[in-house]
Amino acid sequence: MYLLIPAAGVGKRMGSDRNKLLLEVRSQTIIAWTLLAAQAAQEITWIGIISQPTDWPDFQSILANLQLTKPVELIIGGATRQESVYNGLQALPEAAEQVLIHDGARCLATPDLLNSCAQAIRHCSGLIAAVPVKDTIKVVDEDGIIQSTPDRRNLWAAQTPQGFNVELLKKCHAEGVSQGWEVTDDAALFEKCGIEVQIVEGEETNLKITTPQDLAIAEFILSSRFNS
Ligand SMILES: Nc1ccn([C@@H]2O[C@H](COP(=O)(O)OP(=O)(O)OP(=O)(O)O)[C@@H](O)[C@H]2O)c(=O)n1
Ligand SMILES: C[C@](O)(CO)[C@H](O)COP(=O)(O)O
Repeated sequence: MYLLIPAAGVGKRMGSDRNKLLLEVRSQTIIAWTLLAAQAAQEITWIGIISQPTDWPDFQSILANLQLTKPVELIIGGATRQESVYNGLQALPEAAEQVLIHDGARCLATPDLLNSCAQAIRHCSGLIAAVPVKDTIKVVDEDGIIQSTPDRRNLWAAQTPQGFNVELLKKCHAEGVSQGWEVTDDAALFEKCGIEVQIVEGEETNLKITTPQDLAIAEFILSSRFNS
């Protein structure tokens, strides 16, 4: 299975002065943890890291240290995640019929989750890992006034990996460009094009490292995994 890793962000919400994926948790960079999970997932056979060329010297040195046994390519990232994935899709080898897209910032996803998404995408057009929402969610207007309370039984928090048929995803991205759609994940493009996306049960620990608090939580989760 082909895996694209969007890794071209800047980490504004982290407040870091460089790509947050180069920050360390338990003596490894965030991107290194993500790559180690991809390496351990036997279903993954090719990895494309979508990233800004200014980060390539750092990424190349991380790759040299990790000595992955799978082919890895660096692909030039865009100004948004959506643009980065678009670039990644153009850079996929021609043989790629399905693809998994997994945020570099979700460094706690397990190899099992990557494997199960890779297996499942062979039997549907689109899927995402997601977990049922635990909180009561409020829809709030600009004045801070609650407008509604959606039924929690229908709410799932989207994660990655997200898996797609490559030809369909390329078409949806092209439609997104021509219609000026701005979305935060690839499933949203499928939804806007009216194509079904399946949920695969994700992992509570598969958080996206977004703020400094997430670094502390990741440290805790990795410590409990590797100390036991
Ligand atoms: N132009 C971009 C922006 C984001 N990403 C990637 O998309 C994933 C999810 O994005 P997010 O967590 O929002 O990362 P940042 O954009 O770096 O963070 P922020 O929004 O706080 O600036 C990350 O792995 C990030 O590197 C990307 O490939 N290209
Ligand atoms: C794709 C994603 O990780 C699903 O939760 C997320 O949408 C990435 O973008 P975000 O803007 O950081 O939420």
